[in-house]
Amino acid sequence: MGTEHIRNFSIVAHIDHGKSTLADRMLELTGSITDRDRQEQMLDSMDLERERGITIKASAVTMKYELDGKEYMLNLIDTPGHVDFHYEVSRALAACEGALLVVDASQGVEAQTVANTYLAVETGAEIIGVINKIDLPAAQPQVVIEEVEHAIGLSKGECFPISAKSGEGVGELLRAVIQLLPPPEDHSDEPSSALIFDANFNDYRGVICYVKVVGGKLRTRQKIRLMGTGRTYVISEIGKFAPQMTAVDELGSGEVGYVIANIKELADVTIGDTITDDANPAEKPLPGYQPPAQMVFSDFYPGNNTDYPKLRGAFEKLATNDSSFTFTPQSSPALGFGFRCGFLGLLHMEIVQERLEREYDIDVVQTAPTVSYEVITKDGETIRIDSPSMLPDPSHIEALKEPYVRLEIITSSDTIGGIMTLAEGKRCQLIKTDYLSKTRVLLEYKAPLAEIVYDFYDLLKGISHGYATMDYELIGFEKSNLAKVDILVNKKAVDALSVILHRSNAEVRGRKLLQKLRKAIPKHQFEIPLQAAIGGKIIARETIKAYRKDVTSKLYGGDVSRKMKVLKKQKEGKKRMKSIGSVQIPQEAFMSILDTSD
Ligand SMILES: Nc1nc2c(ncn2[C@@H]2O[C@H](COP(=O)(O)OP(=O)(O)OP(=O)(O)O)[C@@H](O)[C@H]2O)c(=O)[nH]1
Repeated sequence: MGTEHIRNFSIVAHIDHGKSTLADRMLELTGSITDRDRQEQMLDSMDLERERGITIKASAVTMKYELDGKEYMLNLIDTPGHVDFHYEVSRALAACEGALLVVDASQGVEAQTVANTYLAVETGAEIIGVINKIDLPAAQPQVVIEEVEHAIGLSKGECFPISAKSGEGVGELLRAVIQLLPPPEDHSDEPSSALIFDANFNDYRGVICYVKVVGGKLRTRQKIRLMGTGRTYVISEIGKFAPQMTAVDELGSGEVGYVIANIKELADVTIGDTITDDANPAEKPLPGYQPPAQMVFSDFYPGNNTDYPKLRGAFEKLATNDSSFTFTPQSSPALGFGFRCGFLGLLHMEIVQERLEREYDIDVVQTAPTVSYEVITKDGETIRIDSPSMLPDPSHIEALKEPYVRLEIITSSDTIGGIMTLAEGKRCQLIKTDYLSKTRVLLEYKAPLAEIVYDFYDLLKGISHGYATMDYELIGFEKSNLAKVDILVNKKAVDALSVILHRSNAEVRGRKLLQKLRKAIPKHQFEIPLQAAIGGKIIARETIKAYRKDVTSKLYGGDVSRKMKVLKKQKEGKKRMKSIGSVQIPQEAFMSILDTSD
């Protein structure tokens, strides 16, 4: 059978514009789910995802739909909407010939909508515009269609107004998917080749690879080879998500499904790799795509040193389920043995932190996240560092480079002033201003990643009353006037607190950091000087006055058991602390750098 009856497509959108609701409605309309109440949104399968209302992992489902007496196979590949998970969007798009670009009719085009469109255009996917939530009183489908025309270049005939909630227009949209999106190319007479576009780990089944078959076919009991590693396996089960895992005998050219082949660890599979037949291999692997880049790094130390093996075990487990999370052993004179962890962004970091606390109950101290830097040494060597403590001695440094991004912000025109002030304060250079409509503007900046990765998004949301959206893409490393700022607590440099700052604001930021530390470190029985220094020169100082906090003094003697309870509570509160010399530093202090507000 050829491939004309197949359509592989993704739904891409800004967060909350209704991807999952639309996917759900499509599953319902095609009869793929009958028991509507079983799960609110079939595609968001992880608890954490549902709680946070975001989609973390791309999933794929196969639906059947009949049009003009012909049955079609529609493979829908879900994608996440948050900036941190950009690479997962390109990974999903690599398996598609088309994409539905969902835009909320009451919100309009957002920064991620534009960014996702670029990704779709790059992979050669055809795009259909979907104007969702037309049932809302605030919906302005006509205005939004014009924005889509202007920002994305789609014509009116390529935009479909729908309500994913009520189902209005979704039938027409399914027909458009068949009529407007191309089928996959037919390579059924070639040797087997399949693109692995995602993989996850299941305790009972081992590694499950999500694949799109391009050449020939894949069948059960076939001996396959992963072209990247050269390792061979035998397929034990092959199937489709319909939406439950449903085993089939084979997957043909153009089809999307899963492969289970006794692969023990997620680390054995590279997303983007090609599966081929071991006896009759494809000549060359299918084009892959950029592997995910870790954008922020942070050190995790066990609160109690004996917990080190437990922490390592937890990270190993976490990494089997999340190939974009990395960890390497690290040691700090101040904090002992721990791990340097790499994340796609801050949200990704928070998700890992939360899992660590929820699933493993390990008491950890975490250092403030930082971006990577490049050091050009006096010998002309370039070294990549992802922790201020890894910086070589200043006498060996010729220059420092920091990562820059292309930053796009979409906002309403009345908030431009505030946003420009914010961006200037963060060393961003305005590249262009583009009016999408009378009231909505796209601002493009060249920005240092370090300035926007922490609290920029929150500040932007604050200034724009929640309306502005942003997205960014790494463009490379550039020379910058940076300095390592050491933080001394009680005259002792604490490596885990040191930061790399731009010299133009090192003094101001250094002082703010000390002020935050002064509040975060509890008073001791002695006075504690706090100092910020660049290469031995003190640039700011603060003092924590001596005081002994007697938490039981308020209890007026009397009830001993109550007194004991309070003391116990205080002891527990102390758990997430590290002793540096004779000073107890709580977890919040290490994160003080994150908060650059006043
Ligand atoms: N009124 C109305 N609400 C909708 C419609 N479609 C989605 N919603 C609501 O919009 C919110 C976000 O929808 P989701 O489907 O979770 O959005 P999403 O794009 O999948 O979001 P992420 O998975 O977090 O990226 C939910 O509260 C939905 O109930 C619609 O057509 N009309």
